[in-house]
Amino acid sequence: MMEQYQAIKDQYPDAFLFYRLGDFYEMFNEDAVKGSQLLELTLTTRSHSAKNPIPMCGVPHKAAQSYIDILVDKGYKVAICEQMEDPKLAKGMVKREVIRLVTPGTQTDSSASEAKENNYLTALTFNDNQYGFAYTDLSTGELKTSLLADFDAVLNEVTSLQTKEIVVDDSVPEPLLAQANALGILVSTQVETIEASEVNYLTQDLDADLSKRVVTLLLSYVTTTQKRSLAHLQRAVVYEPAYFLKMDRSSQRNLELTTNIRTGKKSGTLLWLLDETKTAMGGRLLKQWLDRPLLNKAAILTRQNQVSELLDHYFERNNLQDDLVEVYDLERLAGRVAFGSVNGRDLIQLMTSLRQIPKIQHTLSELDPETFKSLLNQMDPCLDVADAIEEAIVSDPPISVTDGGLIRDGYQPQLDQYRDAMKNGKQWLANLEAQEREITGINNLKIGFNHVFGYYIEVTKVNLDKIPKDRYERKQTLTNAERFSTPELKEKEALILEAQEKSTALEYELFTQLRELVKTAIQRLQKLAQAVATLDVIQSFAVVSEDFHYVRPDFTDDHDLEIVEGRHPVVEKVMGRQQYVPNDVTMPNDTTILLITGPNMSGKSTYMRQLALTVIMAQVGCFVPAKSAKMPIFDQIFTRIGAADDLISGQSTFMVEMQEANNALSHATENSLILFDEIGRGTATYDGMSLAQAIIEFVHDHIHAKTLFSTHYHELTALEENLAELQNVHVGAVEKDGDLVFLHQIQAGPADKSYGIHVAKLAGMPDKLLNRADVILKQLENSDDQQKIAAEPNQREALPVDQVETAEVKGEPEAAEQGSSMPQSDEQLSLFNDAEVVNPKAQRIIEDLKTLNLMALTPMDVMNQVYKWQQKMGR
Ligand SMILES: Nc1ncnc2c1ncn2[C@@H]1O[C@H](COP(=O)(O)OP(=O)(O)OP(=O)(O)O)[C@@H](O)[C@H]1O
Repeated sequence: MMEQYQAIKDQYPDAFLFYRLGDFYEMFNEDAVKGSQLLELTLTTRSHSAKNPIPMCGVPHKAAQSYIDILVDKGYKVAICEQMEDPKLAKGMVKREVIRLVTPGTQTDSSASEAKENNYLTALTFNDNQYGFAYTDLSTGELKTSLLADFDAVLNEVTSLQTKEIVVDDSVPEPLLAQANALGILVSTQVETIEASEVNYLTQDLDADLSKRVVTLLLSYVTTTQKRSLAHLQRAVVYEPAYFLKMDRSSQRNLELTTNIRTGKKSGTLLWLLDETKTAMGGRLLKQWLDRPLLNKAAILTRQNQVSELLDHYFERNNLQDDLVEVYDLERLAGRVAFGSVNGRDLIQLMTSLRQIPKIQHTLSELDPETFKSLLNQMDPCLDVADAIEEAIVSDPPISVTDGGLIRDGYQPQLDQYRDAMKNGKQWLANLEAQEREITGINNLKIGFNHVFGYYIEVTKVNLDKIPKDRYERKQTLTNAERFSTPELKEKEALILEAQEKSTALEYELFTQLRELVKTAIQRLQKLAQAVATLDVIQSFAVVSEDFHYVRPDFTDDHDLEIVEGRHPVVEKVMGRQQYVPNDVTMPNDTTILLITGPNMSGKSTYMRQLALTVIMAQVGCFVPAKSAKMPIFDQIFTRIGAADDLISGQSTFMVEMQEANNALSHATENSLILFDEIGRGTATYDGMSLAQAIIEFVHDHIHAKTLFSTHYHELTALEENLAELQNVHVGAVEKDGDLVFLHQIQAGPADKSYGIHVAKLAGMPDKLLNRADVILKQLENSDDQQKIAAEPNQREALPVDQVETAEVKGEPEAAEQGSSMPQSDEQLSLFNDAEVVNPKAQRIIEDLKTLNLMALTPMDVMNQVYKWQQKMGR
């Protein structure tokens, strides 16, 4: 047996092998050692007496699913190896085979809590200059593919799909695999590609070779691991990320669209706010929409019209909601039909769901016919399928499909005959029992049945002397009773058991015929599911828009943006409408940048996020939290908000900040939205301020993307004088009796003070410390000789973008001089030379610097020296 085990295990070296032995799945060797730890099972051994006993542990086959789920959720694969023949009939070793490899990306038996989430398996190939990318959800049959230009685009797709597993061939560059691993994604390699008619069918709409290659790779992996029908997979559809509003990985994360940064959960996200869907399909579609807001105005308007219609028709909306609640997960039910894992209860759910469709159609037809025309056209209620199920299956079928009791009486004559035979047989047995009691005079004589001995007559020991010994044959002895049969009973038993066996076998056959019939309707069911899911999301938007008083936004064809009394939808929901202070965002055509100043905690970040979420809500077709709103359709959103360290990539906070800013500066267009929250604060003040100013100027002069830039560098507010498209705004706060009161209100012009010490006070810092900080602040303010780095137009002559980049990369001094208004090296020196400004500590550092013998130092020595200086300066 261990030889057989090893031969199978060798084929699945990277998976836990669940090896079926009777009623258990056993694991051996390293699998057992590791599996027992991960699953908290007792580790035992096989052949204890041998020199090297084999480690072993096991799980009951009936409870296996939960153990498999634990391992797969932890990112492992599980190969399920079954006995392929009846051990009683097998000659020699029982034949065993792996019937399925369960992996994180192919897991389809999800729990109810995951019903509103897709589980995507992705695949990737590379052909020198672009990536072929594909993904599928095996439980719903969705199959999509795209060609992606670069590494970042792949990472964006992978993160937005939240895939747990990516299938690659050997063309994919190593660094990408390492990144995927670092993100906790399982990388599976598939070498062999399958030639099959199913694969040809699913890839027939694809033109590009690379698309065909990647979808074939994905399907090959699915076929080799799943070993079951893939009839429900939909023909591969090409999608273009460029058709959707683009947000990079960090923006999606920072804006908490679907995942809460702190908890990793849905609660507190935009998805959580907008999700009033009634079906699992709707829930999944809503998440997909939030990941991919639209760019096409007509498509957005179609959704808006539908939301508006449902918003205006309360009763019809209520009816639709009642009907949608009764619609089960059609997509996943179709998947189970294809896999052959569907049972009677699933079919009844399918039938019940289909019965709702005519009602939904009726309600929709009472609304504006044009608005819902396309959805109505997609809604085929599949009445033939519903009728077939209703005719065949009892209304409350058992879970098992092999034990009978699921087909209706009257559905099939032969089955009725068997059932009659069973029923008559039972009556006959009841008569026999009465007759034998009478003959023997034993009142508690009874007729019973068990699987081993069949039907028997049971007589208690005290009555044994009364039995007719010539007719009664002993079958079994119990402590208090004996069990007998009679020739007559034996004959009838054969007939009854035969009828029973034949009836369950026939029921199963009828069930599989029905399943095959439903299978032919899978594509119709999937199309219907799409329409139902869309309707569900639309009604969800209508509900939320009504509950929170949202307004329908208008889209401008130029760059005019005006939001009146806008709110942050999630913060407003959490704190209540009364508490939230609404704010306008006014950025007409000639305003590119809003420079936002104001104390800490006043609401700068909230204001910026508020605009981004409003844009996203508008472009998914929902109404928005404002009194009125008009805005252009944005092509991309870039954010640099908060200090989210990218520990995985091993970068420092400041490095990540610069990379994200650079990403925005290199990809944004005049149709993009940029949110920069306190750029530059992660480094020394002058460096940070210089960078911040240079970035603002760059956006202003070269990119023209609508930009919100918050800062604590008050010096930057002077930029308004020279940058025509920049406006200062600030978040108001007032001092009252020495305390700071936040107004959370955006007002025109720059903030007058920073109030950092007040905020420290609010945080509960000791009075002594605060007083000292106040003294230092006063000293600094008095000696205020700070540089005002106003951006003189002559200093920041516009440079073509490519030249600016070259200058940055090469660090050429002449180019830098032309392209930036940052303080030049001479200016910096003059700072140090001016003895009145330099404090004594700084003076000592300058002396150190002058005397330092660089040639005698290692880079590490230099680091240490710089560190010491920083300490001296009190950093
Ligand atoms: N418009 C508003 N109405 C009511 N409360 C608000 C509003 N805006 C922000 N707040 C509250 O103020 C808190 C602080 O807001 P936010 O984080 O946006 O401040 P900030 O100015 O960006 O602070 P920092 O400069 O320290 O990053 C929020 O958590 C929220 O509770």
